Amino acid sequence: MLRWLTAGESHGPELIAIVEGLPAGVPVTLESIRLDLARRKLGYGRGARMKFEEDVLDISGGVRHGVTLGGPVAVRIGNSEWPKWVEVMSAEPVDPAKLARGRGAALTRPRPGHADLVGMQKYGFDEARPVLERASARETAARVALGAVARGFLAELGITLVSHTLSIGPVRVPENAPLPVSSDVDTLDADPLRCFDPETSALMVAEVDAAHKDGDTLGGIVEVLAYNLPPGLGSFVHWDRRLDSQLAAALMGIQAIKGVEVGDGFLTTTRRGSAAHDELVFDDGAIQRTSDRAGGTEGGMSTGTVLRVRAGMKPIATIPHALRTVDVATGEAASAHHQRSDVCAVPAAGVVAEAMVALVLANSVLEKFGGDSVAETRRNLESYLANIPQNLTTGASSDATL
Ligand SMILES: Cc1cc2nc3c(=O)[nH]c(=O)nc-3n(C[C@H](O)[C@H](O)[C@H](O)COP(=O)(O)O)c2cc1C
Ligand SMILES: C=C(O[C@@H]1CC(C(=O)O)=C[C@@H](OP(=O)(O)O)[C@H]1O)C(=O)O
Repeated sequence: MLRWLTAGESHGPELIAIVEGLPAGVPVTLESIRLDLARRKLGYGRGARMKFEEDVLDISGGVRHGVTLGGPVAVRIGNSEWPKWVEVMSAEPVDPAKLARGRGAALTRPRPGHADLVGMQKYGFDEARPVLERASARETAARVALGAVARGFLAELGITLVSHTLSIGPVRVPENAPLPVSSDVDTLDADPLRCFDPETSALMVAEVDAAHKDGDTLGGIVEVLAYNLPPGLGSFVHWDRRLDSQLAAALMGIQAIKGVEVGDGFLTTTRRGSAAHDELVFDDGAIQRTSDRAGGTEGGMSTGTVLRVRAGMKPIATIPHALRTVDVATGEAASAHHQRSDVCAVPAAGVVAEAMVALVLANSVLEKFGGDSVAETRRNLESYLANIPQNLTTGASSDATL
């Protein structure tokens, strides 16, 4: 079983992340994690902070000479902006008079749509700073670092992941547009919105510009694809062992994600059964599915075809043209606090979603195949595949077959 945890505040000295349960022999380098951290910062519409803040990465444990040792893998991501926040975020007590102005001033005008107000109620704070510091999606950098490690493990078994942007606000990639495969990652990362359809991407850029001009923000939908999964990850035998329920929980656990779909998702509910499922035919020496409406799971298990999951993100809650709120210090009507923010962080959310899917899949692989070394996991996987009876064998879903 894989367990993972993150700690750290948005403007604290660093984020810390630990993943426990990976076998020995997974290739991990600073560079492989840095690449994913850099990808998380991409995207047209990201705010000023992404431009000046650096992720200062360090591997603190679990890795030696570029491979995992089998123990917990721990990473630290330093915030290069920390010197500006030392007093505001000091772990030691600070004279309140020193905090009264500037960055330390009490945030008493909670933003509708963010964690500010309920966080104050729940944890007994009289301002939003202690809430937003942990509610902030800065924390997703830590999850992406762990996701990079999980991805390295999956890659050793030939499993690859790709994410892309399906929609920004009302602008959406046409139905049946081609799906990206792993060799398209560089093309996707070079696109301003990590959208695989250049024409739609141009419309998305215009949509972000329009929202920015109006002092507004946008949400959207991202899709994560996983190729070359074996059939049988997850299980139908209990609700919390279903692969789709684990994926949904992991994706909904990302800040601002409000909906998850597997395969054609809600669209499937509008179809008749005869047009909703993936028929089975015998071809090329194996059972093949004639379509991929289910998105790679049946009965809470991977089918062995491409896994396709989507996450819908609500628009950013820190809005330049700020929403109405109440100043909780005075009880007076006010505008929600705003200093700076992303106009749209959907492309970044795609990279975070990829990391969460990688962690869930790595966990499912280990649950089914075990192994204290990558070589042992691989042997177990190969033996399982080789022992599926000929009459039950299904077609593979590698990049090449799509
Ligand atoms: C990658 C990413 C970046 C985000 N950037 C911002 C931001 O700049 N400003 C903001 O108000 N919310 C931002 N959010 C969303 C907030 O973190 C989120 O709205 C807040 O946690 C409340 O959402 P919830 O109700 O889903 O928890 C971002 C989310 C993600 C995933
Ligand atoms: C720092 C990151 O995202 C932040 C997520 C975020 C929020 O409210 O979620 C608010 C913004 O931070 P600030 O209010 O300090 O400008 C984003 O920049 C990051 O992704 O690394």
